[in-house]
Amino acid sequence: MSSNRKCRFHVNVSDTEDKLVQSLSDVLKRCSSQALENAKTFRVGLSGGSLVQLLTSALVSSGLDTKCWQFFFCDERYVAQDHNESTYWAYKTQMLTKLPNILDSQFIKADTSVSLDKCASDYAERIVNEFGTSCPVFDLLLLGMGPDGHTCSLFPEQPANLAETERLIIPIRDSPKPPPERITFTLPLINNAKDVVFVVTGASKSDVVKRVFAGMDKKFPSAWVEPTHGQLTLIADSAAGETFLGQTCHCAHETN
Ligand SMILES: O=C(O)[C@H](O)[C@@H](O)[C@H](O)[C@H](O)COP(=O)(O)O
Repeated sequence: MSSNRKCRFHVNVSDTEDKLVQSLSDVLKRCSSQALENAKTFRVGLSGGSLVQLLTSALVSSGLDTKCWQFFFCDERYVAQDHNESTYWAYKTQMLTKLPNILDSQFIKADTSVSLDKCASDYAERIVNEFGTSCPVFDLLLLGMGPDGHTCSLFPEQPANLAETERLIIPIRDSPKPPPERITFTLPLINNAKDVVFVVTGASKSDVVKRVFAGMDKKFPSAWVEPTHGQLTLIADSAAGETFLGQTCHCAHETN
């Protein structure tokens, strides 16, 4: 276990999907009520993949009031908005159909009809406009992680992207995970968030969970996620999180 993590770090390993969904609901409840104490909008960044279904289940089972929530995309695939590989489309077809109270207008989408570079710069501009500042602080980012340790569309094969210090959103070409063209949040935007939560499931990720969250092995992009003033949480099932089994809360180097 590493003890030199700079941010607060919590781990929650669940042995059933129901319990994992409950942990996710608890985080949503905590973060949304904290945000809405001081602001009119709760702003969440979403990832794709398995999170779509898990978040849908968490919102359905918790019955949380989402009318003041706004959803952004931590990464998006550069395909048409109604393409079956679009992350927005996955939420539209899988989440909005089960949660009719959430309006399409609550999603801040990327415009994938323009060039890839423009799509990235334009999405950054949308975010800056929504937040009214050039240094946006998300209330919550929900991240996934691949078995290769990628998160958002930051891949281990493209380490230069981890060095980005200026842009909030960058275009990605030749992504090892299809589709090849994407846009993604960069580390400065990710690490400026108040709460960053990884939701990771499946035995194929158990080794990388250990190497990223216990070993903090910087070979993996996910290990670079350390909110500067915020909190990091890992929600995992027991297959992915076996390293942390039995630890309800692993708080390494609490700094507040
Ligand atoms: O474009 C995507 O697929 C994602 O946004 C990606 O970053 C995803 O979050 C991880 O690959 C984990 O996906 P799974 O949870 O489905 O393994």
